[in-house]
Amino acid sequence: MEKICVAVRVRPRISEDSFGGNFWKVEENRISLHKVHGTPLSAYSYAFDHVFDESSTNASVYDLLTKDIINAAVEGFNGTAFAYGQTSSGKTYTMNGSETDPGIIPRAVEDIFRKIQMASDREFLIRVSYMEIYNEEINDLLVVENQKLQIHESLERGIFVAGLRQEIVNNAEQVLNLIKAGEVNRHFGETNMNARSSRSHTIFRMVIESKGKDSNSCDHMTSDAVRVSVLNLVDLAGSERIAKTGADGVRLKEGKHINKSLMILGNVINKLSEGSKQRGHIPYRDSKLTRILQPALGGNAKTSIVCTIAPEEVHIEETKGTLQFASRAKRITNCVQVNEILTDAALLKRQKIEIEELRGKLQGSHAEVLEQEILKLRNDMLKYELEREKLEMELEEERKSRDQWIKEQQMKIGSLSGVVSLSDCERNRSQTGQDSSRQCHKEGYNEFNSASQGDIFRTPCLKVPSNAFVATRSNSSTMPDYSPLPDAFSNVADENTWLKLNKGYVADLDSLQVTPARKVQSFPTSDITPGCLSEKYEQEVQDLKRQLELANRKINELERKNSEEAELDKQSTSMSPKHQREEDPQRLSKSVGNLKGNFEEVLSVLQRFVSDGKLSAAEVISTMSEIGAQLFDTLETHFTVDMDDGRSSTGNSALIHEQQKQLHERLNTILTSLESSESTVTEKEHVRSPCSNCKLKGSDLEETSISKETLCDELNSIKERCRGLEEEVSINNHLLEVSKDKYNSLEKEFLLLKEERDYLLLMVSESSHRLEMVSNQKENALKDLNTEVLRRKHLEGEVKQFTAAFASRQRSLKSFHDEFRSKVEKLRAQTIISVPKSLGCQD
Ligand SMILES: Nc1ncnc2c1ncn2[C@@H]1O[C@H](COP(=O)(O)OP(=O)(O)OP(=O)(O)O)[C@@H](O)[C@H]1O
Repeated sequence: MEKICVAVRVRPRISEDSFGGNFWKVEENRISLHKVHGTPLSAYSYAFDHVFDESSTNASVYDLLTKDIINAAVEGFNGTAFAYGQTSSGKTYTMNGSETDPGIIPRAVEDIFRKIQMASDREFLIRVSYMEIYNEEINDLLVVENQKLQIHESLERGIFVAGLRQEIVNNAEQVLNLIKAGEVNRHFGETNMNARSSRSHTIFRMVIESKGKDSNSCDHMTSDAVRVSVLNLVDLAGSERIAKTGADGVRLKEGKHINKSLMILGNVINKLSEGSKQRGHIPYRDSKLTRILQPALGGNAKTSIVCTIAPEEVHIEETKGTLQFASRAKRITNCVQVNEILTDAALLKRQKIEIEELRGKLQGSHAEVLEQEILKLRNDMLKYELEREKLEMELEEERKSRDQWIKEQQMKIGSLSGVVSLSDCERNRSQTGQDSSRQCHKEGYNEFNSASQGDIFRTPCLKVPSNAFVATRSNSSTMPDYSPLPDAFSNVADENTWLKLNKGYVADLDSLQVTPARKVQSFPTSDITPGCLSEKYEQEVQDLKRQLELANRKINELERKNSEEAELDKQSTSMSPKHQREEDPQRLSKSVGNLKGNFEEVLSVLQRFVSDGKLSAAEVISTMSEIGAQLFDTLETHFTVDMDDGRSSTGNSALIHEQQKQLHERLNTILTSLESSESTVTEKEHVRSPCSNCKLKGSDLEETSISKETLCDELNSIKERCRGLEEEVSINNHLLEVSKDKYNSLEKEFLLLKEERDYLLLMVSESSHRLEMVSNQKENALKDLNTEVLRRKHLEGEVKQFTAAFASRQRSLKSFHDEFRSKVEKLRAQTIISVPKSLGCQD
């Protein structure tokens, strides 16, 4: 427990008092009100840690009042220094100073960087923020747009101002420039009492984080810990009497807010000064100022208050009020602890060292039982470490196999997507025509190849290059800074380093302020109770969790893709068979329709032969129409069956083939016979021509030759069409075969993928099971370690008892020794007396 350090500073007189009444006299650390002729007024005599008279400089105030707080802040203690007093009493002068005599803030900044440079064994990260509370609203002085900020409180982060800019800084000059820039945004105003009166409370905040540079350093106790301290340098607005300041309008409103918040600060101080028993509720929440300063008032911070007073008699009443405030503040005690974020490894290390120390102590005595106990403890610890290493290895192997497996899955899905895109292409081909289809076929395979090379399913690279502590954290200054710490890891400059640094714990600076009684903070993840668990072990569990999460995500992705593939597959099932069922058959139907049309045309031509009485042709036609009817029936059946079930189309296609062949042969026969019969007819007509000529009229002859020509043309075109149809049918058959093959391969792939998905799910459930086991083991290890700690404490108690017993034995031995000596001496004396006597007797 540490008392708040309170000092009073008297500002030099600004104007000479016209009334020569009472005055304030400073003697060492006491200030008292004296009558003009020098008699002190006993009721108004106050003693403080320091009292600075009118001739004091900012340098002396800083050295005596604040320097220690600044040094402690560099070492990991929270610190707050603030100036309180009536308007124009010199608060801003004390905090900011002048060109020739810089105030507490610039001196603190310079000192911090000087100290940091001297601490060569640690690396530091400094962040600064500058805010004002104006008319009970919090404004960011570093970013003008950040106005009316809200105070939030969370379990993890404690009290914090959301959205406040935190600038990472590397040197004092940078900080001083920021302050200068911030000052421009601060609210000042002219009053009767101060030409440049602060109309707001300002809080300049520095967050100092540090970490030992060498984790192998000899100082095992501290090297692994990250220290985070918060230093607040506060310049309060001055209390004012409206009558004196002559405030009206805006100034009046400001004055009311200032006085109200100072009154609440006074209430908080009063409550805190009452002592913990009577204290009751502390109204920190009544104003933003007290809420923000909560850790500094009765919390975990070294705090100093400089109360500035105006020496003029006209301000005597205000000065009395200020001194009473200071007296009460003096009674407040804070519980200051260094803020360390200890990793579990560091905790374990500490315990090991403590055990070693205990062992060393015990070696002095002969307590073999205790010795054995300690040996057992060490063995247990070794056992845990071995177990942990084994787990580590197992986890590593599992991770590797899972990665491998996921890669394979991705490759497979890649291939499948290639196949599917190929099938899509085929579908397009059937829509756009055969010529382009070949092109598309080619493209489809190209796509498939590129997809199988892994372009689509490339594993995202999650690794972030690790940087140095300060350099890495420095990146965060460039980010939009809406809270001291990011809400998600994605906002952190370097997630990896941050995680490594804090072992999964997101350090919250504000929270450190409001945890007064916490000496050592271990920050495992939320579901783990603070305990002694080795760093690596914990890290492994974290890694496993992350891996599992990643795997789950990938599985989900795989599943999603799988279902997409299945959907596509379904479509392609309905597109390949159905494509053949719907689209290819449609095309085939069209072809058959054409074929039918052509066939009918041929028939109609042949009909003419029939009508001309060419009986042989009529015979051929009847045969052909039989074949045709059979063919079309077969085709129809084929399409119907094909639409119902694409797989049963094999037999039908053979039938079609057969029918087509027959048709072809028969058509050829018909055509040959027609040609031959035609030539016979022509010849007969030629033979008959002399007598017929006499019978036929010239016009009839002409007509016959025209119809003959037409017939020949028609026959030729029929021949052409037949060939075309033949070709078309064969292409369609080929298409049908290709689609069937593709369907089969797709189906196989789908089944394979399904199997693999099931296997993956199995793996995941196994992993979860293992994770559960690991968690259980971890919990057990935690319990065991805690038991060991308890045992160690018990041992310590025993050692104490042992020492006490030893000491008492030593004491009794000493008294026995003394007694023995005195008896010996007595005996000796008696012997000396008795010897002369005996000698005398002999004489
Ligand atoms: N110790 C000092 N030495 C020299 N000048 C001082 C000292 N203290 C205050 N002053 C001067 O007194 C005037 C008022 O001081 P300052 O503005 O610091 O008061 P304040 O308490 O901050 O007032 P307000 O609350 O109205 O802002 C300033 O001109 C300042 O330069």
